[in-house]
Amino acid sequence: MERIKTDLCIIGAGSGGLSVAAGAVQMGASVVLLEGHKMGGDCLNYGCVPSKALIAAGKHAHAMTTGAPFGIKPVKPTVDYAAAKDHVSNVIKGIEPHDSVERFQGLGVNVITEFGTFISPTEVQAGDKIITARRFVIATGSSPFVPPIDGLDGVPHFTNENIFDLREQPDHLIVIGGGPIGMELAQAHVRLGSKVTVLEGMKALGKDDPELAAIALERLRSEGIEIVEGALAEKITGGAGDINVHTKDGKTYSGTHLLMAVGRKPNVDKLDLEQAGIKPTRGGIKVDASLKTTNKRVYAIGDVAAGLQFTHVAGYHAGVIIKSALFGLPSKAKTDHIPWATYIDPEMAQVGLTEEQAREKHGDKLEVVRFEYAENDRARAELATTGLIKVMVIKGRPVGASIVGAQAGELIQIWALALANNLKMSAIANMVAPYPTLGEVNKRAAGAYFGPRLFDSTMVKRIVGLVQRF
Ligand SMILES: Cc1cc2nc3c(=O)[nH]c(=O)nc-3n(C[C@H](O)[C@H](O)[C@H](O)COP(=O)(O)OP(=O)(O)OC[C@H]3O[C@@H](n4cnc5c(N)ncnc54)[C@H](O)[C@@H]3O)c2cc1C
Ligand SMILES: NC(=O)c1ccc[n+]([C@@H]2O[C@H](COP(=O)([O-])OP(=O)(O)OC[C@H]3O[C@@H](n4cnc5c(N)ncnc54)[C@H](O)[C@@H]3O)[C@@H](O)[C@H]2O)c1
Repeated sequence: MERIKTDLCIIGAGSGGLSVAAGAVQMGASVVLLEGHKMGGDCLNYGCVPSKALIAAGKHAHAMTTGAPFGIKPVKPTVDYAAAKDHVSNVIKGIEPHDSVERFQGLGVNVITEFGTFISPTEVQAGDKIITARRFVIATGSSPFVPPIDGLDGVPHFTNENIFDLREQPDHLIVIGGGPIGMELAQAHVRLGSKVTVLEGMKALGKDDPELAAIALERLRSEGIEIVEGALAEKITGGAGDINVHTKDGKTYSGTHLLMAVGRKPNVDKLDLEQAGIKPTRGGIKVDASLKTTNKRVYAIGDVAAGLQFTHVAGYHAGVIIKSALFGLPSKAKTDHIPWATYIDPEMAQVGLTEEQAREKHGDKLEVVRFEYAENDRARAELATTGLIKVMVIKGRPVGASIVGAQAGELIQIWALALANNLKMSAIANMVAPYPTLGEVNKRAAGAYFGPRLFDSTMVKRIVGLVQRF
């Protein structure tokens, strides 16, 4: 056994682990990075990157069928599904060097391509090496949760870990789970020409504002996706090419291919956390506000840390722990300024509290301002008028924003800035937005907050009258 001593040992080279490694080594720490599978983790190999690449392919196919209102004759695209998958793997290949062993070794990180396992509270074994570190970072991510549904074992099915390798176009894809993974991949497939049925046990897009989700779901249905809510999959029968999903309400849905998208489970199996004195919970590893586990030498970040599961959260966590582990400074992770977006069309995006959450927390003090895309000139020009922004305001400051509509993921960023910096609504209203941009919906939402205060106020009218007289 080779023994290695280091300042920081990071377990897992996905979005979180790579961010810590790159930051820490460039600030002078000695860093060991362990990766037992693919550098880049879920986001690069099985998550954000391939899903967004497939969505982009679907978007092109869709544009070919929807040009009539612009005067462009619609054509039914000839889709080469395998070639679309080539596009997906080319995009991954293009990003891979950025996350590669070579790049990180070039930065000075000692990359060990083995799984790490705790053998004591201060030591991790990776292959034939034992690493002792001043601090450990668990950044092992999550994997698709495949529930113990009766019959599922005996029927071929996909998860996000192998659907991007599928090269034969599904005739009829059944997706179990109507969360972001299910809905993004459902729309990509329907646009590429597959028939798609989504079976959702509760409410599709259930983590988003229901009013906004309803707008998105209407569009998804209008594109031909069959979305069945309250359809809890209980039993699976059939075989390759002929799969039947039986739901709790006694119905049966049949298709040729099956995608499971019912949530995630934390990657803790290989860590032997007991040796480190850490107890995992069902959702992942419990951490305090500074992202430390019950073993104070060990941090947990990203998907494994029982919280929001997004690449940008893993990256944010990295910054939080670098401050604490390298500089010994107090550093806490917050969640109330974290945005997220779901890349269906129309896009959905959220930061801070939804209307329901804000009402629960602030009661009557809450003001909700709204602005419809239909009132935005650029949206009219682009025929992208399906959309709505809602901003939740308490005493002149936004505490949440929800957007459904074109480019919602881009538009939410100004509200993410506002929430992160505790800005007032006046900061948004004072901004001059270029015309005509979709971004004007943000300013108009702020305008909707100040409008009644300016235009419906007898006091304002009295002052204006007085000033004009003198
Ligand atoms: C289909 C899909 C689409 C998504 N789209 C988006 C999106 O658009 N935007 C977004 O923000 N998020 C998206 N996500 C979520 C995003 O992928 C994750 O939040 C992100 O990858 C989490 O990063 P992480 O570093 O915590 O874990 P990961 O990226 O999963 O990395 C963990 C790494 O640890 C390694 N590992 C595990 N155990 C060990 C061990 N014992 N020793 C050594 N290595 C180990 C794994 O092999 C893996 O490489 C998507 C996820 C999926 C599945
Ligand atoms: N755009 C993005 O940022 C993006 C995209 C994809 C995934 N992600 C991340 O990945 C995480 C996981 O996504 P997900 O969609 O797998 O999980 P999810 O938990 O968000 O949704 C899973 C859905 O499956 C349903 N379900 C569970 N069991 C079922 C059953 N037996 N029958 C029918 N429905 C059932 C649940 O009710 C739920 O609505 C997300 O929470 C998100 O953090 C992010």
